[in-house]
Amino acid sequence: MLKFGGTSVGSAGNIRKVKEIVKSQDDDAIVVVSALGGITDKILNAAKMAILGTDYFNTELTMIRERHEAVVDQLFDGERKEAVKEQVSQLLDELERVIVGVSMIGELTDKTLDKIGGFGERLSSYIISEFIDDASWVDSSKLIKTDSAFGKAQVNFSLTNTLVKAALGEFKGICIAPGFVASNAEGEYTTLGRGGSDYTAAIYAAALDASVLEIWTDVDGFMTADPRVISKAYVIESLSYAEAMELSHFGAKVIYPPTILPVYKKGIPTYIKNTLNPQAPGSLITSSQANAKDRPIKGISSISNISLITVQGLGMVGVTGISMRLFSALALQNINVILISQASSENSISIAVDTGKADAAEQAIRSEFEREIMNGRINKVEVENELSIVAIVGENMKHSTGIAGKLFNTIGKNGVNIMAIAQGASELNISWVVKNSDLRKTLNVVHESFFLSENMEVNVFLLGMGLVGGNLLTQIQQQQEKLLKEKRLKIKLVGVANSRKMLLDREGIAIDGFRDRLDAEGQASGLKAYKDAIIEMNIFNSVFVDCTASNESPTVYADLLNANVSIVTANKVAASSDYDNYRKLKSIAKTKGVKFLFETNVGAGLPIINTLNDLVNSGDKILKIEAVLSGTLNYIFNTISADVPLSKTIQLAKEEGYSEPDPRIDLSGIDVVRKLLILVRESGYKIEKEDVLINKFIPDAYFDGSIDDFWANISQVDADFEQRRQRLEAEKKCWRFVAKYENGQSEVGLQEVEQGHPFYDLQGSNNLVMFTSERYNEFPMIIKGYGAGAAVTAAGVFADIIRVSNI
Ligand SMILES: NC(=O)C1=CN([C@@H]2O[C@H](COP(=O)(O)OP(=O)(O)OC[C@H]3O[C@@H](n4cnc5c(N)ncnc54)[C@H](O)[C@@H]3O)[C@@H](O)[C@H]2O)C=CC1
Ligand SMILES: N[C@@H](CC=O)C(=O)O
Repeated sequence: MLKFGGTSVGSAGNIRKVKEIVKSQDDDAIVVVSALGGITDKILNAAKMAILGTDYFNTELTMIRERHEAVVDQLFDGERKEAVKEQVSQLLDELERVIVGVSMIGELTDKTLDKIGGFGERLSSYIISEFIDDASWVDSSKLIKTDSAFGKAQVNFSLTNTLVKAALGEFKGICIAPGFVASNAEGEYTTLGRGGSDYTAAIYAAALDASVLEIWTDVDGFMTADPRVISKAYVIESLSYAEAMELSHFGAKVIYPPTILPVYKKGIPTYIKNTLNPQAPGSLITSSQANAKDRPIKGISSISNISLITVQGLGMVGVTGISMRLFSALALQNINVILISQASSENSISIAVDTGKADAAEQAIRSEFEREIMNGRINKVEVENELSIVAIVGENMKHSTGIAGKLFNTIGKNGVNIMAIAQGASELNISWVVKNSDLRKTLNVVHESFFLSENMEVNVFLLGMGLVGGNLLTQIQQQQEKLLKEKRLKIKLVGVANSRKMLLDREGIAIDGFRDRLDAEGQASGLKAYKDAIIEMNIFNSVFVDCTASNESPTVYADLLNANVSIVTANKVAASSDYDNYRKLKSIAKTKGVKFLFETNVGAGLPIINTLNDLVNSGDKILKIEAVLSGTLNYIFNTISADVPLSKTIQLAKEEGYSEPDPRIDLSGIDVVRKLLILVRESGYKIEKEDVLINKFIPDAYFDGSIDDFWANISQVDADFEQRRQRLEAEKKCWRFVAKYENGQSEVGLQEVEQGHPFYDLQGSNNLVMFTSERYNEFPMIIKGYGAGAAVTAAGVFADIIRVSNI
């Protein structure tokens, strides 16, 4: 049993492919076909135009005629062509007569719609039966018998099975049959619902005990999700009937849902295959039980544009018959309920319906419960629009614990609000309602978190592409492939911005040549514009990476965290700002389940903050911090010599990429104050920058003017420093700019350190932090290493980005 859909028979080229597939069958075959793609819509549109009194129906009819004639012209030659054309023309004349009749009478009933709705299948099946040599043709409308519910008739299976068996039970060869069409007891045309050709094929297959049903369509099979939304969606090799039914019911338009039942009852294996790619294995639907090795969920599907109607009232609690009245009222209006969710307290019930039916549903409910609404037993009938239902489906869910927990945790962390949830006791399906605007993000998050996707994805929005930002991109580029291969982690750059321009691309920005692309395609930037664009994009697993030294960029952190975008920052301004702001950012991140990470704020790539967090989280108490925290200053005091004066060392520190973009921030001690503040705060103490005593070693006057004034004048301190340096050298001491916290007292300043002190041998731009804690008491914990430099800092930022992904 084979069935070919509208695209499969949509052109002469495709019909040739159908012929090849049919001819390659070893067995006898019944072949059900749909109308040429788009034709049924045109026929129904012509009828609607006719009833509206517009002549446009003639245009539609002409297009329908021309399309069929063109196909016949391309498939046939000579006399055969003329004969087929003549027959096609007669069918089209008949269609035209009915539609002209509709326009004249001004009436279009469901019965008439059923009469004309099946013309597409009658035409296509006739053409194909003529095109495939030796094929015969059978009229499905004579064999498939239904009730008279025009538009979506119910099949009379016992009569249908008898008729099908009688007509085709002993059939040998190839027989082409129109899908979709049926008839009632009076012999009037009925139809099986849009997509009904699949159903026709399943009815034939079940009646004839076919060995297999093949549904040939234009996709390679059931996909794990809609590939237009999830580029990583892939074909599901095998599904159970129940899984296929659930997925197709919830929007996976691969197969018409009623199709499953007849084949399920007879246990007929059903393939979904691609006419345009016949070699692909397709999806196999069978009764086989879920394999314990299968993933817990097979696929995700969704339906957009639904409305959620919530009926609420304390007067509903414990009252029998409320649900019955609610659903009867809706059934009377022919309104299909897609999802039901009821609180166990029984004081509210939410139902999801197609938005087109929402007004009618609300009215039906209000009129059914008029009395209860009047007397306040029901106080709310609320309709929310622009929503979508998402469903995950998989037989294996019942063997796996924690699916719902993981599902809703992941969705919540991405800032998607769930408005209603439903799960059947069979545990085959969990469905929930989200806003239409959150649908794409939800599908991505769920697809990824259940490892339906091959890779976990982190979407990076970068701000600042100077030394650290530039190095970060190089490192990501170098490491991308390895992370993908070994950790299944995809770091995707989706936004870049400098102070002039921003470029955002959901599909990803290639790091190679991104600067040219930013110049050519970038829009005018600004922190607010960039932040708004990021929030507007609403991408899952997003992280904003701040590689600037800007005082303003931290002002957008709260909004981003509130929008469930994680923050990774090399910029120390936020974590060293007012204590209340620092706490606020941490608390938003915690509430929203996203990350606010700033490991590089102290000691660049050294694991200082994470270590401190581990100590504190495991119950240790920090008693004292002593540290050399400035790479720039340590470099300066290690480099200064008789030949290299202080001013020159500052220049060198800048060239080496150790200093802040404005080195006065390092020289004034502000950078070290910021770092000490962060360490003390992360140790669990409240501290403001005013609480830190700063012992400066360069007079304030050098920091007051512009940066140019600073560079012009700083050499004035060289002579004095050289004198001091000589004395220090004679005393076998060295300078270290030390930060210290103990007993609530904090200070930073230049110290003369003697040989033997842990700080004495600290080379180059290295940093060293000593934590004295209750546990690390007699021998403090020491962390030491490069404390500045673009590469190590970028590596620390990179590590924080990876931490966001939780791999
Ligand atoms: N260099 C180092 O060793 C370390 C640096 N850091 C921090 O890393 C950050 C970046 O430092 P570098 O890369 O050395 O500085 P940089 O000056 O080389 O790069 C900063 C970039 O940010 C851009 N920028 C500034 N304000 C901006 C805004 N509002 N919007 C967009 N772009 C903006 C600048 O144009 C520049 O390209 C600083 O906050 C620094 O404190 C942290 C640890 C170590
Ligand atoms: N300018 C800083 C860079 C690291 O934070 C330093 O010199 O330590």
